[in-house]
Amino acid sequence: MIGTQPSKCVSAGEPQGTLIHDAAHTQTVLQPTGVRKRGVDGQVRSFEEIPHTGRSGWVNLVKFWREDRFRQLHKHMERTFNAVGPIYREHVGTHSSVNIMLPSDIAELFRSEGLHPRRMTLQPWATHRETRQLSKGVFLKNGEEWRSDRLLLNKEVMMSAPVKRFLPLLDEVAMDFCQMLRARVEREGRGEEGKRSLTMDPSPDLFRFALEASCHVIYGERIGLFSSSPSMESQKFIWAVERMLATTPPLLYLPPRLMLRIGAPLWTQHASAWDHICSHAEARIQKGCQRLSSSQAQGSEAGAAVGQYTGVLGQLMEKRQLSLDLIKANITELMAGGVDTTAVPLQFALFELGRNPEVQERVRQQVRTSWTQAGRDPQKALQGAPLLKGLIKEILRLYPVGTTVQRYPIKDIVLQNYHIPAGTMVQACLYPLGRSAEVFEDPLRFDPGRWGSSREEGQRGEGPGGFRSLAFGFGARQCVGRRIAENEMQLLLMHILLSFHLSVSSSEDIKTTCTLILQPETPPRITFRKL
Ligand code: HEM
Repeated sequence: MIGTQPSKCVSAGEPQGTLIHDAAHTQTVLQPTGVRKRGVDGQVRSFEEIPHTGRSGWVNLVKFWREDRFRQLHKHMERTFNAVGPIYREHVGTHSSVNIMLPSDIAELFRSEGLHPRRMTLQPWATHRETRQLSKGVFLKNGEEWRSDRLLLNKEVMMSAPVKRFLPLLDEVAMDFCQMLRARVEREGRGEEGKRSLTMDPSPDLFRFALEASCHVIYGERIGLFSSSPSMESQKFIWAVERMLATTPPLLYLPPRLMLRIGAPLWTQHASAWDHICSHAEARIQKGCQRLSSSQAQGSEAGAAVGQYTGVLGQLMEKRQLSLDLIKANITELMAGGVDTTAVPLQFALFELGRNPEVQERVRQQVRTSWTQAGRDPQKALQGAPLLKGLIKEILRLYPVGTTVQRYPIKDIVLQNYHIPAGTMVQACLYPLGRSAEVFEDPLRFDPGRWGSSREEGQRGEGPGGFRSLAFGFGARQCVGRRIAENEMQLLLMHILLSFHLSVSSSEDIKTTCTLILQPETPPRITFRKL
């Protein structure tokens, strides 16, 4: 009989598998990864027996700091799963979690999710009034009160009726972006007129695109970021979101006392970034409210403006179901969450299309046919081009913007035959999940078509194809900007594929880094050739 006492501490550099002490042969054997560990007599094992990466959170924190693991968290997780199997515990500073990566375990976790508290990055003692308001309005809320507010918000951003109304706004921005890019390629590119090509880093333009698109949907207003002199305020907003994201991960691991001592500069940068985001949103919201009341006054006089889409802010203001403070808090959060999250996957998408010309051509053929048949109706065009949807899923499988989805189960559960007490923080680790050969066939192949098959469809289902595409999270707390993001990215890629051939000079993998969101270490350069 094999004694099944796993070694307690593992390090990610160890060979593949879990070290198991073989009692009968008094030797240590390597158990292959992914094998379910059974307790003695098939009993559920205790929480303490879950493999872990070191008992002392402080020693781990120092290691993380020294080895810059915060930035390589996704790779660290992948290495650790490869070394120890599909579940492990990690304790870093004040942060403890159980990490999992298999769809069956993730399904079990979501089955027992409650209305869990969100981890706060923003403290109520932040400097500005607006920032404190946001904190109270969104971050500190939980339970039924949060849920009923969220359901009202869902009605404006997640349901098919509002999506139908804001889709043309996103389409307009995507088309303008391509027009601007065509003019730039014509002006700065090489080659004969009409067929010019330009090699460039598109990331600054993609960030501007994401902000322009968000503003159009949220405030119902264009802010002119594709003009020759875009506003400096908007650029500062983009930098503030970047700074807020980059300063978040280390702060999540420090206790408040230590944060005030060694993390003070970080905290100051973090809070001032939030202050900037909040005051930017506050100014926009005020402007939006003024515009709305003047257009309502004109509309009621002239009988116009009735039925005109006024953006998410306008809809929330008109319905008056949320208080003004809550509207402000939610709008600010939508603004903060809506830029990098779409601009970054778009960079990865252009790169993958550039280094996979056959995939690019396949998607383009489908998009062309659909665009023509849809008579340029953007919604019909997207419906007729399922490969675009697959393309987004495929990008987020390989490069998940948020590398984990976190939950605190409300009742005790069993994962990989280990007991997990209610209230434990459990993280579904999306980067190792998306690249696992146990979960995806040929996982490193970029293949948007894989999502059309029945096996990969039905991510909600609990059958063999379920819980594989989780980049937007799951359930009541899933990403509220999901429909905006999916449509915004699909529309931009559709128009780019209709206008340009894409290529890259090297097909080597992009090096990635984690600053709360997963992004390229260096933004890839793309060659755009006019079609
Ligand atoms: C590819 C793009 C995006 C990805 C992958 C993404 C991913 C996520 C994930 C994983 C969560 C947590 C979900 C959970 O715990 O189940 C989340 C929450 C959130 N996202 Fe996104 N997101 C994206 C785009 C956006 C956009 C465009 C916006 C705003 C317009 C946005 C706003 C938010 C907000 C406000 C939350 C918090 C929701 C809540 O707790 O009620 N996201 N997002």
